[in-house]
Amino acid sequence: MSTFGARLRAAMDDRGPLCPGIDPHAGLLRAWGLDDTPAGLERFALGAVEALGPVSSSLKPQSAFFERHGSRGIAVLERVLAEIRAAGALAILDVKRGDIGSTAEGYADAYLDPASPLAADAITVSPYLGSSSVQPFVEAAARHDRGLFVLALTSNPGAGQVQHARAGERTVAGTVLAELAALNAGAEPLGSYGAVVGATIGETAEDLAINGPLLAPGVGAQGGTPEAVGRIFGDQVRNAVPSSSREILSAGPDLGALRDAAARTNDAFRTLVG
Ligand SMILES: O=C(O)c1cc(=O)[nH]c(=O)n1[C@@H]1O[C@H](COP(=O)(O)O)[C@@H](O)[C@H]1O
Repeated sequence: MSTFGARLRAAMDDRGPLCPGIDPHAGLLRAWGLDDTPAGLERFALGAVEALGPVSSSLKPQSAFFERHGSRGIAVLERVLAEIRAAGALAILDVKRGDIGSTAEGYADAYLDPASPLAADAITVSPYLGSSSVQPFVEAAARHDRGLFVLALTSNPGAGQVQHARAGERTVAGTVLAELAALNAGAEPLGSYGAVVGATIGETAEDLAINGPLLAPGVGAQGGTPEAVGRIFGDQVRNAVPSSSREILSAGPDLGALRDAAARTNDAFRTLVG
């Protein structure tokens, strides 16, 4: 199997960069006429994958909205991951994991080992326990041709409190980005170790040239736009993976309308990349 970075590059070139997020909020289930139950969750999430999977390079289910339904919710997440793969899209599971090394190995086995029922093509990882806590994820990703998206400059308003703090010569975010650049050095056509850089952060002085994918959540409901993504990423925009959840999902329950909403956003980003 080719590396995650190579698979993502090929998929983005083929289908466009947009990564719709699958965030089955209780309010969205109700808006789709569904109950906030495991059965409602299943209808919602599998409907979203049916509409968006065949036309998207990647999809990003958010684990919290499945976990809140307990074991039946996790069973739905397993099916969602399998259906994303069957639709020819890459599954980026948003779990934002980070822990001491020995526990991180457990999380890496759960999400990156293809033998696991919850295996995804890539996961989101929090680096705020330090580089050694990310290392087990890096090793598992390399072993299994999977990818990571490590939180660098997140979209939430309070993110700067930690991420802009200075750590020696660099900011904390700058340190994360530099370590990712080192991991991706020489990888072609794209490294597998991505960063999360929110679509709402405004301009940044950080060096985003990490030779890896740059997941940009915050498009739509949080105010991020294609123009803003263009400004943030500059000459790295071709590696940006813009992501939007609530704005696209609220176009349902009609699956055609959902697909059209995603296509409009995807086209706007395709135009940006040129
Ligand atoms: O890692 C993420 O996906 C993420 C990072 C970040 O900086 N900001 C952010 O919003 N996210 C996730 O992206 C999704 C955004 O959802 P919407 O605001 O509905 O488009 C949510 O699942 C968030 O948890």
